[in-house]
Amino acid sequence: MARGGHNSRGGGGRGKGRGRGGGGRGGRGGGQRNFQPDNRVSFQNIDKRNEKFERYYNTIGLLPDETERAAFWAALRTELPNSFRFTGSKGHALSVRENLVTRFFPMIKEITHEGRPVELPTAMPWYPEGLAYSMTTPKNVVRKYGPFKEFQRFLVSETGVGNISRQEQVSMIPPLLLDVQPHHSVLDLCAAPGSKSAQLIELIHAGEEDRVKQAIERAKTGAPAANGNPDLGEDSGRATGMLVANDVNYRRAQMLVHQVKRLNSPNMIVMNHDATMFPSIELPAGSQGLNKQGKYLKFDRILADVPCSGDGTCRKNPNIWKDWTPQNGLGLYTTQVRILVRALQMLKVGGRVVYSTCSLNPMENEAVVSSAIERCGGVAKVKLLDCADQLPGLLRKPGLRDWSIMSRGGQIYESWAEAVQFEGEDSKVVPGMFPPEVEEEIPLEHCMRVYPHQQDTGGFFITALEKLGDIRAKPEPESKSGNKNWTFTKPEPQSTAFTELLEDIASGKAEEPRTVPELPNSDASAAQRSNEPAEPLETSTTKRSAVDEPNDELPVKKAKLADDISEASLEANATRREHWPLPPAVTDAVEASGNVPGAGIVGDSDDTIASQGADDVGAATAQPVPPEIAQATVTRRKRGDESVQEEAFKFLSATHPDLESIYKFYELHSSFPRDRFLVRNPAGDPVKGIYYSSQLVKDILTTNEKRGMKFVHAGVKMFMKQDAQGQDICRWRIQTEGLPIIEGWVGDSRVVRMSKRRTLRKLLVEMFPKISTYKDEDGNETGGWKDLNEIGEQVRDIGMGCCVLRADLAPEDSEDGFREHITLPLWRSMYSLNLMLPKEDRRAMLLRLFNEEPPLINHSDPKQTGYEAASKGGEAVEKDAAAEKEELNADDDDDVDADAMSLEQDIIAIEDKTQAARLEVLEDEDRKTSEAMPERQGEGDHYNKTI
Ligand SMILES: C[S@@+](CC[C@H](N)C(=O)[O-])C[C@H]1O[C@@H](n2cnc3c(N)ncnc32)[C@H](O)[C@@H]1O
Repeated sequence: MARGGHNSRGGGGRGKGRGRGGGGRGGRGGGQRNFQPDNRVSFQNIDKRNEKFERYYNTIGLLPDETERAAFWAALRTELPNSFRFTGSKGHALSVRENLVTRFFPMIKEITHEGRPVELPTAMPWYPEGLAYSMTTPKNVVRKYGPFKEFQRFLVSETGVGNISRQEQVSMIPPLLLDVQPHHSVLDLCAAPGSKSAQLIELIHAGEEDRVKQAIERAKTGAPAANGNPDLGEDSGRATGMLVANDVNYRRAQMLVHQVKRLNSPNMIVMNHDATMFPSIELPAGSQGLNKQGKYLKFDRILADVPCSGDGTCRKNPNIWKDWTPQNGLGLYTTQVRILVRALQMLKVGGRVVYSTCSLNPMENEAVVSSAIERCGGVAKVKLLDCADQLPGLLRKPGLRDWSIMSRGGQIYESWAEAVQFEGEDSKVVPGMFPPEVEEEIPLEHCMRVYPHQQDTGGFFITALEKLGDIRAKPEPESKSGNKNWTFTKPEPQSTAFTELLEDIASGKAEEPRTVPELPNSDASAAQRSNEPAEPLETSTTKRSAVDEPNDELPVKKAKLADDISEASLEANATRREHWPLPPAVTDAVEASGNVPGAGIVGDSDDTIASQGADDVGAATAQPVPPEIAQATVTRRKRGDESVQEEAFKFLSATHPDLESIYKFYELHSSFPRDRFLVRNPAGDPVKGIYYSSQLVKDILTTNEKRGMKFVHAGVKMFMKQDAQGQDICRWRIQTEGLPIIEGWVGDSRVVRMSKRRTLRKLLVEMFPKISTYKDEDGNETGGWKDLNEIGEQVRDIGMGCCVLRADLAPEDSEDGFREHITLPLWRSMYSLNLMLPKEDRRAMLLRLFNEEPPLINHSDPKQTGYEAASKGGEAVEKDAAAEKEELNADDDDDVDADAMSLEQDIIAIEDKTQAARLEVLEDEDRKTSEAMPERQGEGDHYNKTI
């Protein structure tokens, strides 16, 4: 990400929720050895044969050449190699990569394993800037084989702090084909656990670092831009785009939050909806990306990385061999088509959807793509993009134009005509599962198939679709994905009568119908689609127009129209779970608890209030909360075993006194937007944390506050309340997560400039180094700030409170200078100084920047003063200890504060670890939840696997 965001990471400079350890399968979690199953033994022992799996893929001509087909099966039976990519802004990623090459390549070159020299990691030729690597040595060997110990520690540490993402090669492809620009509104419909969302966010922020730097310079000096343009550029160089990352499964959505939160992007929202019925997002007039009627957001880019059978992942999930059945693909087809159709509906004309699966089954791939195109009006409306010239160096095969299908019983059908003879009424087989008619002219060869033997990866399917014009998706029972009597007829230009009526209503020319007009052959009901039990309608405070989505948004409405639902019930539906269904297990729990999921935010807030029940709301905020607010926005609901707090995201007024004091203390430049700060409690008071979001995220959160959207996460923590002595100290310290966003706008009076690496090393190793000096035997002032090199005088003179420690970049030939931009928060108290970093992040940074793991010294801990003293020796020892003791006594309050801060940072680190562990458990529990979903019954966990 090109925000300074990752700069401060420099090996650890971030705060809570940064996924230290990451947790979970799928290569996310550094340092989670305790939780990662060792499947090496099981991989070797597992029986890698499956008659139907092999027969089907051999029959359909997946790979016509026999030798190649043999190579394909052989590759599928071997363990997946290691792969990873460097994350963050380009500059930062390149610097971490340099570390790999200069420090670890020489080491790896010397290693032999099983009698053979191991191969060095190689850069994937098709990945931009050479920032992704793969190595033939499997993960388990790297993890366990002694000579790899240091390299493994590097990978774990860098993954833990978010500098490296251990992601499967092929999983990196879909975001790259989206061609994301910094101003794009991007939707990731099936996003958990979030490896592709992370890539998308990085793409949105690409180049931001330099743009913002220039804007700051212009703002501070008043100089015009290089092109003579005096303004600060669009939003002062910041990306104006946004990512909405969504997942239907609440627990997985929480994993997603854990994963993407570490990216510290203010341009991101995490949501929790069923993608087949993803609700339209309302925007205020004048916002970017509005639809024609100027009401709803249309996305520039959408990723539909849909739930799939995952048979391309069997090198990593060997149980696929045992579990593969033809009904896996047959059962997922309908959901996959609905997700892709919904994606096309929510897309701007001219926008792009990338559809991907980690399955090789044409049922989940080409059949889905051609069925969705058919439903959306054919090739006149949706174009399959030819991406052959994209990602040069990536070996791939064209999409299939012809295939047969395997029925539940293992029967292979060449055509729909053949299938109808043998399949019963209740069969899931539909015409859309077969290759499209020639007249449909769908160039399926433009799809991309990546096979395991081509470059030693997993298997993947990817295709990019462009929306050519407004679409009105056919009701499912009229389309080949839902109508067993379907035959191809050339699409007629769509009737405009109904569309015009909708437009008239939207513009106020016509009244809203009292009863909703019947549409012919409307879609299956939302409840049917989701296999949700029908529920009684609830009264809602949220009024939603009966004509809420003109033109190509109809299917959401049709679902209700089909059930002959009245206008009143349409309104009610806007906030009901029928519209955005929960898995039945969850629904049951909700019903049992008597609470209804509705308006509000499903929180990951860490404001004090978040840890309390609704009854405690008033007590946790500075002022009593009006009961109606508490009622409307804070509902406790149960999801499975978890209690979930719902709350509001409340934006502070630009003139809020706390913001006034913050701007004054940090001398924040007036160009830094003042109206994008929010808090996470219903009263809207800054209690513990103040967050920051982009303008578009703000527009979405505020406009949709009462529309029943399930927002799970948004905003980057910018300031934390800090108790401090002294009148002039700002009670809000800058939080590590938010620092990269704001640091450039902080006035010089709160900045400490550092130019020597050894100074940083000292601050990382030593907690609370003293500023005050003492007199040596000869009466010379010594110790304290004088030991702090080039920052000594600056920290001596700076006022107490939070400040920014900024590293100046040094010339290439400098021995002790910085080559990368590093910014960290520093706290100046009366007698000492402290980097606001948890110990774990200090250690990670020491390892990365200095290749060292020294013990940390805490100067505020009397027990440890002996450590430093011992290293000095002689008479000075006693004097140091005496001075230390004296100062500690004199500075009791100060050290208590400082100690509390350090403690808090460590607690945060522990919380992160606990969270990672919890997510591991959740991931396992998630299997149970997904198995409980009728739509996915019998499919097992691997349907939701990512790679
Ligand atoms: C293949 S995984 C996505 C992996 C993800 N894109 C990544 O790169 O980390 C599929 C995800 O889709 C979610 N999912 C399944 N059905 C869904 C639906 N109807 N709407 C939204 N998400 C759904 C699953 O919970 C699962 O997390």
